[in-house]
Amino acid sequence: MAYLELKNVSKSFGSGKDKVEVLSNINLSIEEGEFVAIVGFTGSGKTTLINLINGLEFPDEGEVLLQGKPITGPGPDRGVVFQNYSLLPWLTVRQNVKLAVDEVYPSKSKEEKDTLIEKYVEMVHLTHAIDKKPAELSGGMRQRVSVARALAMSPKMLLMDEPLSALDALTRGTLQEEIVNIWSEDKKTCLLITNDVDEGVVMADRIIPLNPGPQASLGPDFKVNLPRPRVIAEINKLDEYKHLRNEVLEYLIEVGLSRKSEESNQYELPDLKPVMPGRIKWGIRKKSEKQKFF
Ligand SMILES: Nc1ncnc2c1ncn2[C@@H]1O[C@H](COP(=O)(O)OP(=O)(O)OP(=O)(O)O)[C@@H](O)[C@H]1O
Repeated sequence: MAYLELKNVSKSFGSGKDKVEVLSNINLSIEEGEFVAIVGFTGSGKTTLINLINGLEFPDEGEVLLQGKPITGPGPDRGVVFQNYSLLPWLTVRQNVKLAVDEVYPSKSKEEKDTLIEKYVEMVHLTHAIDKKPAELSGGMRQRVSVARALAMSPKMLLMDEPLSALDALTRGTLQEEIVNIWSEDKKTCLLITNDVDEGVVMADRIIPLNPGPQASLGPDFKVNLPRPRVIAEINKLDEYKHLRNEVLEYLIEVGLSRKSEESNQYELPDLKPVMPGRIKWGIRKKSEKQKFF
């Protein structure tokens, strides 16, 4: 049985002439431990899709099943990392992460909770900033807190809604690496929503395009069979990488153009960057080297 399954899911908002049919006939199946990236056009319904899985929204038609059971609301089995960090500004890093720990482990002692908080703050390399408030942190550091808070709930599944899109390229690369490391060590099931094709190729086992809305549907699966750990400078040279990247890009361009010719809407393509040799080695750089980046 798949860990997460969406069966013929459709979702719209509003009614009458104001009705927006956002998602149409979505079928998605994610196995336990799998890392799936959904690459979508701006406004195509990516957040709506995450909200359906998180249990913040419910489908008009179809079913959203977690381990075979319908999702009835948010739960500790799904940790969410949002694009905008969503940290409480008056609380420190420790206190922000503690909120999640308190919610999921109300009966643990203070010492046990502290150990958990410190473990996850350390995992995202923020021990030195544990008593700082969000205003004293950079964007990348805030996003790390957001990742630590999601992880501290020990969710079986990590849902990430464009978590890195506001970050500069270097911070983004470092955090991509950290998330992949955590995924591979903790054996979580991950769903990443991104508008960056390269991010999907570097991080995921499978890329699925979300076609432009309204009535957005999922495109075909693109399997990422590149070896892990993925070293950008090395995978850039592989024909398989170039081929896969081109296939996804061609698909997105084609589907974007055909939608554009059908309607007057402008569709903004997901991020397409030229292939460049990078310097980041996924999962094999030493901690001391990582510290240089923040
Ligand atoms: N609660 C809501 N009520 C009405 N319309 C909504 C609601 N939530 C989303 N929509 C509409 O659904 C469409 C898809 O929105 P959604 O935020 O899911 O897209 P997205 O792909 O995440 O967007 P972006 O790329 O800008 O982050 C948009 O047209 C939006 O206006």
